[in-house]
Amino acid sequence: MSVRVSAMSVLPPVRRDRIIAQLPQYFRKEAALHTKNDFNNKVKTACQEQRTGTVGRFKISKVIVVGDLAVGKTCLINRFCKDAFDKNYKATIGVDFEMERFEVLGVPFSLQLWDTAGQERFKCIASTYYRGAQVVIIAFDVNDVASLGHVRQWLEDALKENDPTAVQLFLVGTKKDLSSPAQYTQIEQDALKLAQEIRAEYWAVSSLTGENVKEFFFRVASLAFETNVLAELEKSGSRKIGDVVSEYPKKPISNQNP
Ligand SMILES: Nc1nc2c(ncn2[C@@H]2O[C@H](COP(=O)(O)OP(=O)(O)OP(=O)(O)O)[C@@H](O)[C@H]2O)c(=O)[nH]1
Ligand SMILES: [Mg+2]
Repeated sequence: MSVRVSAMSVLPPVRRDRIIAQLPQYFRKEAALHTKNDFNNKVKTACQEQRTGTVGRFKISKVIVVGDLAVGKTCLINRFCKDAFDKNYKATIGVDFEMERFEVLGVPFSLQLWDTAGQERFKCIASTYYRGAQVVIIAFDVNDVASLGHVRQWLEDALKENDPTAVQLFLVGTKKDLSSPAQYTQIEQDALKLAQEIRAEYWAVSSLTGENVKEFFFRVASLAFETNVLAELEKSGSRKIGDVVSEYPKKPISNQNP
């Protein structure tokens, strides 16, 4: 008699605060990847059947976080993954990597988070890790207009290595705690406009206070998961699935005019 132990069964259970049962909402309606209140019905049904059925497939999405040096990419990931914040700047050299496990609609799902270097001299190493990303997060500092201005360049670099039509894009303003409401409102106008142009979902966060950090990653995990399951359903034969996850029309998002 043989005993089969799957990779899943040897992993500890998913943390209780990583369980997603409902679709987390967008941050700003004007710049959301979609504005539906709930997960796609086909996705919900598929997950339900999987739970009661025999196989639960382990799913994983690669996420890259890019953006100017010192905008707070590492702090954002550390706040979410370790609930820690370091006020001292330590540049990322090349890349760092974190794996974060979730359970979405009862199905195990992981984000492979690649924290890349913003410093010019490390960019070359970092960019070799861009390939195969399903999600691209471009971070800018809401207190630094120049970092917002560099977003298109980061996007272009990230999309060089990936299929522009397949990537889910997020634009994240960091260090919200450092800006006054008036200053913030001003830069948000520009950020929303840019997000719409590049078809990104916009968020603003603070890794110092933790504001919106968990909400943001839950949203990323949920939309990546939803897209994956839909793609899988489509592949497995139900060709009728016409529900496109993104409400933005499907066309390449590279080569936009500035
Ligand atoms: N007040 C405040 N400071 C922050 C926040 N996030 C990051 N910082 C600070 O900004 C500096 C840079 O943060 P990092 O996360 O290391 O920046 P990075 O984008 O990873 O930088 P590179 O790795 O060089 O690309 C550090 O001194 C952080 O403490 C925030 O939300 N609020
Ligand atoms: Mg870093």
